[in-house]
Amino acid sequence: MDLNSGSTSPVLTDNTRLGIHSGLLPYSHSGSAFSPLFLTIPRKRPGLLDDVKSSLLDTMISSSPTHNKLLKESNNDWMCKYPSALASFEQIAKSANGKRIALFLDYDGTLSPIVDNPDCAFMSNAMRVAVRNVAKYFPTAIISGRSRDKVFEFVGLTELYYAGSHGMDIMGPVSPSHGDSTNCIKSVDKNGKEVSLFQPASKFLPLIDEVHKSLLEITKDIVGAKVENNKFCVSVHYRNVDQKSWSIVGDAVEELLKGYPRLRLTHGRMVLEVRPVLDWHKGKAVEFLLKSLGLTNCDDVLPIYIGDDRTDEDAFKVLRVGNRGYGILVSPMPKESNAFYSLRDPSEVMEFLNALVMWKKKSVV
Ligand SMILES: O=P(O)(O)OC[C@H]1O[C@H](O[C@H]2O[C@H](CO)[C@@H](O)[C@H](O)[C@H]2O)[C@H](O)[C@@H](O)[C@@H]1O
Repeated sequence: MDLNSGSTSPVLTDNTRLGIHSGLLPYSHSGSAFSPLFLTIPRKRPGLLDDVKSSLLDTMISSSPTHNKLLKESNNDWMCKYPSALASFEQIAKSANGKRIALFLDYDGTLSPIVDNPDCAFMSNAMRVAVRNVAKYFPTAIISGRSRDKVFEFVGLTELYYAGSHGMDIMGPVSPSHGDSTNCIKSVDKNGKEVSLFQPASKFLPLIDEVHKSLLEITKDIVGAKVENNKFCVSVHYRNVDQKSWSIVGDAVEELLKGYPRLRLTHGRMVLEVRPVLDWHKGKAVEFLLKSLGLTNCDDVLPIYIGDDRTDEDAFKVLRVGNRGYGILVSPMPKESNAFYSLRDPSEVMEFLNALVMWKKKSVV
């Protein structure tokens, strides 16, 4: 699945000497407008569909919750493999003892329920209070596929860090670790506080705007199709398209992308996502934020990432490797995952966040 992993090229191990973050090297291909430095690095370019072997339509069908290929194992077996984070709370709290928890939250399907209209994916006030409370005790970041502005509009809390466009647009704390990064600029947040803005895909903006316009044009006659500009990536929603026409959506997008070798296609929940060919994802965003927050020491930090989507798997994987922390998958049904624990839906996520706050309050008195 993860063809864009940095491990595809041994050349990447040497990137620190080049002064570039390893995750920022795009796959090279002819005709690229990148600097010669980028062009000289031989990288394996993924196929158009980076995370699937089957046809585009098959993947669109399997990305649909109602058609989700259920694992053959029973719900009970699945719950043994990915125990409920609520039922296992004591165990989680035990491993967090003496450590600083860093919390990473996906937005859609995690903090807000999945709804038909992406513009109306509001989170409840109770959830907002839970997130605000948890952020009082633990450094908390939202990492979403949405544009950073859009997710901030939904969440509306200034006490968090935000990463939009699947981590390609991070507003985080100013940190000495950013000193040598050309992709990091100083900015100010909504409170006028100095922050650091990290946008590794900034060079792709004109291309993304161009493809956004073309996607609007090619889908305008497909009833129910919706195109959403997420700044450094574009979503093409097919949730409200008659399933008989899903292949029309898929074919149109695939055909268009043939003219854009610097862009690739990934899959979310009833959504096709067009994004830059760049080795950067939610997992890299977690690592970046941990570093920015000075929380890279595995011995006294416990990162927890809660998410429901395929794109969250990159973050689960980063935490699973070396037992760094816990991924918690939000899903009401069995799904193969790199997470450690599970929660059924956003209401359980809220319960878990409230439990973390209670536990922390108790442990400080
Ligand atoms: O990383 P996320 O915060 O989970 O964002 C991923 C995509 O979320 C949104 O789409 C999903 O939620 C919509 C509202 O519930 C739903 O209608 C859609 O079918 C889901 O795919 C968002 O609209 C996309 O742009 C994000 O890429």
